[in-house]
Amino acid sequence: MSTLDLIDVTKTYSIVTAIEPLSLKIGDGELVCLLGPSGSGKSTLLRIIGGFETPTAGKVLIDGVDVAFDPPEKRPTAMVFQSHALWQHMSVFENIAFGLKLRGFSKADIRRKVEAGLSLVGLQDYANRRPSQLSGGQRQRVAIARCVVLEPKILLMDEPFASLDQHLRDRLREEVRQIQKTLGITTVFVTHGQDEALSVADRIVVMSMGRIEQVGTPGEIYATPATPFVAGFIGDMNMVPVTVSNGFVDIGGISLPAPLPEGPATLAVRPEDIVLGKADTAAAANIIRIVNYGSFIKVTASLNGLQWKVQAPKTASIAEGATLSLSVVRYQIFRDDRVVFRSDDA
Ligand SMILES: Nc1ncnc2c1ncn2[C@@H]1O[C@H](COP(=O)(O)OP(=O)(O)OP(=O)(O)O)[C@@H](O)[C@H]1O
Repeated sequence: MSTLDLIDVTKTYSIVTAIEPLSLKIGDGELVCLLGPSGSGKSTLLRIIGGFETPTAGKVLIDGVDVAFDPPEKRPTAMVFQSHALWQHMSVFENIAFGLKLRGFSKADIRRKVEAGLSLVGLQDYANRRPSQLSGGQRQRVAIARCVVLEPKILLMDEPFASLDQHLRDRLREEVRQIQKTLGITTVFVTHGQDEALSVADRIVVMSMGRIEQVGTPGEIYATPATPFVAGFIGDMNMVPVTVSNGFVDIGGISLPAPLPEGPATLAVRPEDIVLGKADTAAAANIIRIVNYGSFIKVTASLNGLQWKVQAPKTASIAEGATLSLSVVRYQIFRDDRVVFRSDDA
């Protein structure tokens, strides 16, 4: 069992509050992504978990033991950094063996563990190479092996693939996911890439300005964003200011049920939750632009002066300049920074 329990963790740097008081529980074997824009506090939180920063207040419990003020080497954690930080004068084998030597393992044990680590990341044939003789992806695999051979209770990864190209990044994150599941190792992974978080995480922690906005599975975060920030940050979203009147909001001739008190609100609609050309009764929209993404198309449609992003199947017969009916099949409404209505719940 390796659980992580953050309780009321706070971090301030003189006048900057990097982390507002926050609490978070991470279960045994979970892979959790900290996701948020630059400056949202993800790295600071990860560094607090790893012992590279101390919290201003709060507890960092690993299996129930508070390690908040222990140095990194005294914690059952290991961190993969953005830049691989390998020792250039050592071979791949020596790089991976280094931490094991410090921990006093016998030569035979070190050899066995390093070989297992190399095979886990598919680098059995690279043991004698220097880091300079490896590709960026291979170096990052060495960095991962160097961490996992230490058998930490918690594996920490700070944007581990940020310096790699998209293709390699996709491949490595699948590999990491497999390694993580094979070893069953509790993992906290920092990224500012929503695709990365959505594809790799068991749960995502969305952060903004040092606060947790929402915690949930990728499906939950995408389908039911709890705040306008999450709605706008994860995936594409049409966010439109509306006024609730007599239980409805009106968008250019389309009335959508909104059983809420009267007043201003924000309507949020995913591009794939808008259908063009479907209902005769729906309002007419002008098709301004179509961008082909191969398996689907993205359409910009204008309805009474408001522009809508619409995602449609590649087979849809839609042309720029056409006038089509526009209907909204799923939506939610935010007010005062929180969700107050979801059409799915109606
Ligand atoms: N050593 C420091 N001294 C002062 N302020 C700091 C320090 N480290 C971080 N901060 C501030 O704390 C806030 C959170 O920074 P942090 O690096 O955790 O964000 P982040 O979400 O990881 O961003 P990025 O994706 O750019 O790495 C920022 O406002 C940052 O400027």
